[in-house]
Amino acid sequence: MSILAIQDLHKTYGARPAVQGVNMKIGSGQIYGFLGPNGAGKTTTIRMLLGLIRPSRGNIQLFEQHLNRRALTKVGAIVEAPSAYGHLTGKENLQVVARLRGMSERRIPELLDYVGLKDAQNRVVRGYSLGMKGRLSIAAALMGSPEFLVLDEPTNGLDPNGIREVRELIQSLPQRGITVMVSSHILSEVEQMATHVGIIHQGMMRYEGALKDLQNRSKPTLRIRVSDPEVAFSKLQMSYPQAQLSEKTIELPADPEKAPGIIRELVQQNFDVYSITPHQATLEDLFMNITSKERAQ
Ligand SMILES: Nc1ncnc2c1ncn2[C@@H]1O[C@H](COP(=O)(O)OP(=O)(O)OP(=O)(O)O)[C@@H](O)[C@H]1O
Repeated sequence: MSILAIQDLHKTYGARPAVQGVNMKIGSGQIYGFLGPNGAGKTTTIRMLLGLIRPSRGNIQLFEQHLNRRALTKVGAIVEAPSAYGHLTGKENLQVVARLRGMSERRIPELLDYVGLKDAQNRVVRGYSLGMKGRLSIAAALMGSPEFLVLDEPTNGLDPNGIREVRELIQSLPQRGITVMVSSHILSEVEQMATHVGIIHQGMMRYEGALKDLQNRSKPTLRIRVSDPEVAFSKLQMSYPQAQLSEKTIELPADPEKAPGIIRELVQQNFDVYSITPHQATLEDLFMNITSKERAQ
């Protein structure tokens, strides 16, 4: 089932385009990492799909229906930085949320248990760690039993422990039948939990698909350091036209198993081989490639 489908979404603030023709598809059971550098248009897109701001143009379907109030009752979200009343306990904070939203308090004990705050429920939130506060805000977002949870930068400002706690919690959500969309400007945070990713850059979607497919795009290379690299490079280019030379290091698109043959060939031609190292572009490299233009500006 399609949880979210967006076509040709635009948002312009004055003359300034913030989102320019975004398409997006999120299927049931996915953890969808919505990635892009600061200012790329993530929050604007999220606010539109939650009905908080009106698109300038485009189409949003939630649960296979045009965006409407009823469909939105099945969506939970954390959009602004998670906030809670520091002088109230964790449990009291959830009670406030339930009352404000006109919801039953019945699920509070179960939710506190689920996010691992059962033992801390009667402690004031001021004394919570950042990870505990993050988990509490997820419990608040889960109060209405959503089928789709949208989290805008949920790990922003958390320490590594807090990030891990929130990540583990997010990873467990699909087992409860909850599809998740989680935005971040830090790829490595999403990489460990997402099944699918969408990369937005200057208001446009630059990549969307399974995380695995993106990972498969990164090809293995061999990095070679030899005496006389310019000459060795021109020789290797005959067999490897895509070879590159930078800072005296030759880089060839080749599997690690090719290394012994290449070493043999170079030695036979009287080059000294200082090192040959297999390298696989990381997802970070790909992400950087996609978003580097923006940072250069
Ligand atoms: N209310 C607004 N009025 C004018 N411009 C805005 C408004 N909200 C966002 N923008 C601009 O729209 C662009 C996209 O911002 P947005 O907040 O959606 O990006 P983002 O990817 O969520 O980044 P961040 O991680 O920094 O929040 C930015 O250039 C931003 O300055």
